[in-house]
Amino acid sequence: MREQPKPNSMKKQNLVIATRQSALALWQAHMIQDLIKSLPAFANFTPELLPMVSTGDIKLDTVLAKVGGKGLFTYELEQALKAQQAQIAVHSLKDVPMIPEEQFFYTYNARHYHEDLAVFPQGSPYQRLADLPAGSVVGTASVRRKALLAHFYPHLQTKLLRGNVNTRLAKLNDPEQGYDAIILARAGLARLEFLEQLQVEILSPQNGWVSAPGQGIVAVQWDKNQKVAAYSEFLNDPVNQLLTDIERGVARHLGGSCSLPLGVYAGFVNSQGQEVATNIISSQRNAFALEVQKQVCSSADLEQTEQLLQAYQQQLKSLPALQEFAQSLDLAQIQVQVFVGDLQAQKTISRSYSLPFGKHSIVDLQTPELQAQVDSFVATIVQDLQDQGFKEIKTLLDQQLAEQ
Ligand SMILES: NCc1[nH]cc(CCC(=O)O)c1CC(=O)O
Repeated sequence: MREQPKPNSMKKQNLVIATRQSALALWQAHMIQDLIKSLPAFANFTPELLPMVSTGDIKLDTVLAKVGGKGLFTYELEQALKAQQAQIAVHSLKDVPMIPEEQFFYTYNARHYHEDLAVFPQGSPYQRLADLPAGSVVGTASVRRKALLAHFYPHLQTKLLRGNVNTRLAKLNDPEQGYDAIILARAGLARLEFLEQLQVEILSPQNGWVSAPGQGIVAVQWDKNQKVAAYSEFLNDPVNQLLTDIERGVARHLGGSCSLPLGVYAGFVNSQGQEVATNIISSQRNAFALEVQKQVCSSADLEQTEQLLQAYQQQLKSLPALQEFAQSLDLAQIQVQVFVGDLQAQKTISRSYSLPFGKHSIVDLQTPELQAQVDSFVATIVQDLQDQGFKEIKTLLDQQLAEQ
């Protein structure tokens, strides 16, 4: 028998990770770097960071909808991939355009928090948006958050607030800036460990405040033209891939970018109608995947990616422990919340949809059958939103944006 080369006897290749330079972006890139270091399939790679500046970090004076939304935070990182200066790029999925260029695709990571938060300045007597006095000023740059504020809190005004998370918090606590509250993503504040020190109100999809498609998920962007793309599946979380396909699918069909005030959130609900925490399902599923990856990689030639991947996927599907775990889960349906509104709350669509989901499907989420089911579910949602007046909202919104 041919002697298998040992991982540590091979020459290691650099795996360059393109990232933005904000504290949040760097935290996320380090998370992916640590993950890669811990995965047996990447034993031949040395991950290192390439911090970069994006257009979105420079143009800080306009609403996101007006600066374009087409890859504002991703363009420069994609250029580095194309030039092969980097092998992967790490993004907040929320910032990733709905229609990627043909040569790119994404893998997804755990989603701990999907919600938005209202954050109040230090020492503020208020802890809920509803309690703020009429005319109070709330900072945001997102048209989705503006439309939600107009819909649920018509007594409040909004004022443009741009910059990365750290900058926005500094502006909130500077009385000269005049903000009574700002809206931020829970995920970003949790990652930067700011949550403990802040006075916040959680705004959740279950209460109608629907988060952005993909919010809270860290995505890795891969370039089909680079060899390392063959390893992408080892880094993927199929649970979040499934839910994300629904959220981003709806947004894509509605022509969504950040210029549309659209919220879409998909999650699992059990037979009692309660939400099942996705991060618990995916972390457990990923723990099984890691065990399989260890076994497969210790007995194989790491350069034989194709075979490695096949063995990995097959063993994972037939793993008794994963089957058992899947059967213990009560995932009765996938529930999707959608919000579309305009900036003056003249017209709003707020709907909930559900897709029946089998107990065992968690074992293999990548079947063509499930994919087809998801596609037709997305088509049904989009059709319903159009029947409910989506087109009129879009026209209204375009007028409002033009007047601004
Ligand atoms: N556009 C900025 C951005 N992109 C992703 C996040 C938060 C992290 C996430 O959603 O994963 C933020 C900050 C915010 O909206 O408060």
